[in-house]
Amino acid sequence: MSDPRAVARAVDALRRGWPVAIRGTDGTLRLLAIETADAGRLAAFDPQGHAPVLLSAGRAATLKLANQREAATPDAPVLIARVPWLDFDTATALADPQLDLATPLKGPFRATAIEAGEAAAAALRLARVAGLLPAFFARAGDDADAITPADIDAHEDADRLRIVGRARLPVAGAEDSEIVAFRTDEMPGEHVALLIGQPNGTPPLVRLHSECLTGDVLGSLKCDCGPQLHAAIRAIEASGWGILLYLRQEGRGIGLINKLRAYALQDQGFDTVDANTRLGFAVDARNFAVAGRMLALLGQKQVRLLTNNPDKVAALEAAGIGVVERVPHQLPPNPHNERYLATKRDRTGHQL
Ligand SMILES: Nc1nc2c(ncn2[C@@H]2O[C@H](COP(=O)(O)OP(=O)(O)OP(=O)(O)O)[C@@H](O)[C@H]2O)c(=O)[nH]1
Ligand SMILES: [Zn+2]
Repeated sequence: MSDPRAVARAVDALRRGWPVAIRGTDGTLRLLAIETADAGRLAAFDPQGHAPVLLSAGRAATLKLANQREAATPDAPVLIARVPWLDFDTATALADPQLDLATPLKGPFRATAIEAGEAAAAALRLARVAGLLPAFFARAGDDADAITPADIDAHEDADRLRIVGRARLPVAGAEDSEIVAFRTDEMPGEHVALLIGQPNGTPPLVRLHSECLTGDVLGSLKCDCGPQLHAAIRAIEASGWGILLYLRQEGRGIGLINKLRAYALQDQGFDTVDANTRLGFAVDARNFAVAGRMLALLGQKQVRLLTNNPDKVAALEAAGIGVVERVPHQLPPNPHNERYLATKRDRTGHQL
């Protein structure tokens, strides 16, 4: 039996700098997140100083760590052998790309075989769920409170979403609207749908909007999210009826803090894709099955989708929602987001 509540507890522990344990079928790892640890916590966790460092392949490749094998994906696990000069501060420099230019690394470091591969991969996933850097001290050893990869699957399972509240919500540009909120028992935030206009027998015009605090609320010019959000509401209203899904998948699923870390890397000259990889994340960590579940709960099996992103079309189809038409959703660039839009076009397959 999987237990998604145990994952909520593990996320909380990691955020507070407490160790967690993950049990896969090939072994159990006890883990201390580097971001929330300090030298004292590390000494308590690993008195002998033997615990290797678990990183993602994207991060290890960025650091050009010796004998780093080509991994299939940037978010695959890589274990770095513990050597005497790999102390807490050095581990922090391995974990955090913001220090890349400031700290010359004191290697050599060596990647080593991972025995508990399932637990290692699950740990990196858990770091993303917790909004932390994907980097840990990792020790073998069992623990009665270990969570399992299946617990994380259950925690992330879109089918657990349900409707928990709804009300009329006139908004600027679409006065005949209703807001519907969705959550699971464990998730800290809630996803929201704005139902605009009244069903008229045709598939609704739908927009999947991923949370962007900087763009949606603060009016950031680095991306196109704010204008896309408001233009989507206007387009849906003009089409007669439709649904805006506001998905709490900030930073394409890596969370606000990690997105700001990516922004700091962009200030150093890296584009959106390379910034995510240097941090050790997949280029896009969103789970669009969430959108499929929300549409199903709203009784919609077929949609017209407002997007330039073919992955959104494919993901909705995979979730059992028919996309009868893709409607482009392109807005004029500004001098600050030209590169962001060019990266979407040239590197992430957007049809701009
Ligand atoms: N990691 C990361 N996320 C970003 C960055 N810039 C914007 N985002 C996030 O990207 C998401 C916005 O993407 P969307 O507009 O939903 O979708 P899209 O994949 O660009 O596709 P469209 O439907 O064509 O707009 C939001 O969650 C933003 O927070 C960035 O530089 N790095
Ligand atoms: Zn944005």
